Amino acid sequence: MTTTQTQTAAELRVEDVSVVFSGLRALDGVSFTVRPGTIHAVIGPNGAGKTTLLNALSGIYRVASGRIMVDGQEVTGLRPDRVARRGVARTFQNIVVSPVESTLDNLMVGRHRLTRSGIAATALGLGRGEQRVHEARVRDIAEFAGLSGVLDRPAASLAYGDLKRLEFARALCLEPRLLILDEPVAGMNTAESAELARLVSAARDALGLTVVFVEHDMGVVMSIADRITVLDFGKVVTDGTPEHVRQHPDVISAYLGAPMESGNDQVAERLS
Ligand SMILES: Nc1ncnc2c1ncn2[C@@H]1O[C@H](COP(=O)(O)OP(=O)(O)OP(=O)(O)O)[C@@H](O)[C@H]1O
Repeated sequence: MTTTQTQTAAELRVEDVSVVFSGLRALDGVSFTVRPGTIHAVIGPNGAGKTTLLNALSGIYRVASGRIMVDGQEVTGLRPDRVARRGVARTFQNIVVSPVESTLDNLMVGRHRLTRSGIAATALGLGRGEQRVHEARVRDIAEFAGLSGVLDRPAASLAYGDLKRLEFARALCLEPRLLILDEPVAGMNTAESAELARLVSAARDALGLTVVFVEHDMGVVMSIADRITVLDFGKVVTDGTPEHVRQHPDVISAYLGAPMESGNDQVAERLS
């Protein structure tokens, strides 16, 4: 990116968090820490509680117990817009953009939320000059995300890969300190997935972000995650480096639903 914005990457601490849906413990005493400036993946089989965790982190779901701390400040129980004001942005599993608005306008929406948040308080009541500054920054982020060529097109006309990158870029437009991505490469082909994975890494490096993401594509997870938390049945199975996770017997058993047998090629393939 040509223009820079200095943000301090946030530390995230999840402390003994439980989320309960009519008796079902979708998250059961989940704890882990994400160090500032790292990329942290959350993986696990279907129904493990991954999306529930992201919804709890971003204030969409109320936690039954436990604490969520961003840079040592508690955000547990805050509404999503309040969590966003603490520098937390997220994308969703299903693409959420305004189909009739242009790519540029969709990105500017992310920006306007930022200006109202107080993070960029000087931008309140945008004058022409300020508007130009924001638009320049948005164009810069769009270029970084490979969207410069589609800025004037309605989002509805974009290819699927461009839409996924639009969601990612819109989250970046909020200048987050903690970026939460729910299945960022879902539905993408191999080349598109590799490109988005590269963008996530590059954004972390260029903007000094902390990234937490849920992803089923183990190739992407293993290639960009510094650490991985594995969930199953709402509990943490293990937490560690990709190498640690890849070899952990309980991870292999969680994915297969059966105790591990050494040298299991099917599991190795899924976790490679
Ligand atoms: N709003 C809800 N109301 C009731 N139950 C829910 C709700 N959201 C999630 N659950 C349940 O909580 C459990 C965890 O679901 P969650 O969607 O978090 O899993 P996941 O790991 O994200 O799965 P997937 O990989 O399939 O997206 C599941 O049993 C699910 O049915």
